[in-house]
Amino acid sequence: MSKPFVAVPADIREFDSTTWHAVQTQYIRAIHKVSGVMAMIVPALETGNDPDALLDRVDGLLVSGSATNVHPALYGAEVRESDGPFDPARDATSLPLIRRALERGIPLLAICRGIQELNVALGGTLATEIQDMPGMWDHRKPDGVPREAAYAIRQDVHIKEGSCIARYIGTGSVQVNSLHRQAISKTAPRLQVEAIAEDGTVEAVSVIDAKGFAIGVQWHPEYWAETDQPSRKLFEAFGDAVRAYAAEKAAPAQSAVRRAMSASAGSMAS
Ligand SMILES: N[C@@H](CCC(=O)NCCCC(=O)O)C(=O)O
Repeated sequence: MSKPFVAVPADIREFDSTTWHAVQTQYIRAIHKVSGVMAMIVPALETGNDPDALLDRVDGLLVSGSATNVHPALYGAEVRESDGPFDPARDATSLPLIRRALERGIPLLAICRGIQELNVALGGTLATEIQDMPGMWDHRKPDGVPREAAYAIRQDVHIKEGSCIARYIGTGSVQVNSLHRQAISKTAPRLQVEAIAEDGTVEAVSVIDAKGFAIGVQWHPEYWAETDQPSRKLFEAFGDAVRAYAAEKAAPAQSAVRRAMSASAGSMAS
């Protein structure tokens, strides 16, 4: 069987005097090197998306992090330019893909902005500038430091007993990185909180009654997926789920081919 594909919705980025559809290389590297499957970057379109046309052709969905924020109008919040930068094309692409992938049982891994999109897609809300709230830590990406320092593993999260993610990374305290200024406020009804930080920030969720692998994390397991064990185990589990989905999807076609070949062999023998 050829390697399965994982769709990764792009961000809209402006540089070199033009507009790009872009995904940071750390996600592509983790998908290829640790999950062991192929990544397919999906253009971010404000209109003209066809989630089923794309999902017919892939075996998983990874929704990545981004410095942009989900537009507040999508979860009924007041729109303040200070809550930007926004990426409406990314929102218009990823939210329908998340909903449809869940309906179809296509494995989903949502990371940082991705867990926030998952929550909004299923009816939840987000809090912004959480570091300014009483008792909350500063979860933001450290400024003015090398990228590896910005993504340094520096925060304890508590993985809940009996959670889905605990099957892959165990329960209790796990060290993760942290690069966000928003977080889940009202958890969507279909989401189960799986991990929290010591200040109460929701750090991981799973989709209740999901047909397949459906996990969101607020941290960035992709960045150290080759060297950090909890990160590696999460991406390995995602790869296993993607391969299982692809095999199940191929099974009817393969059995049809076997039936046709057996019928053809029978007719030749007679
Ligand atoms: N913008 C949201 C989500 C944060 C997020 O995805 N961070 C990734 C940082 C990407 C980078 O700058 O390298 C928030 O701030 O909560």
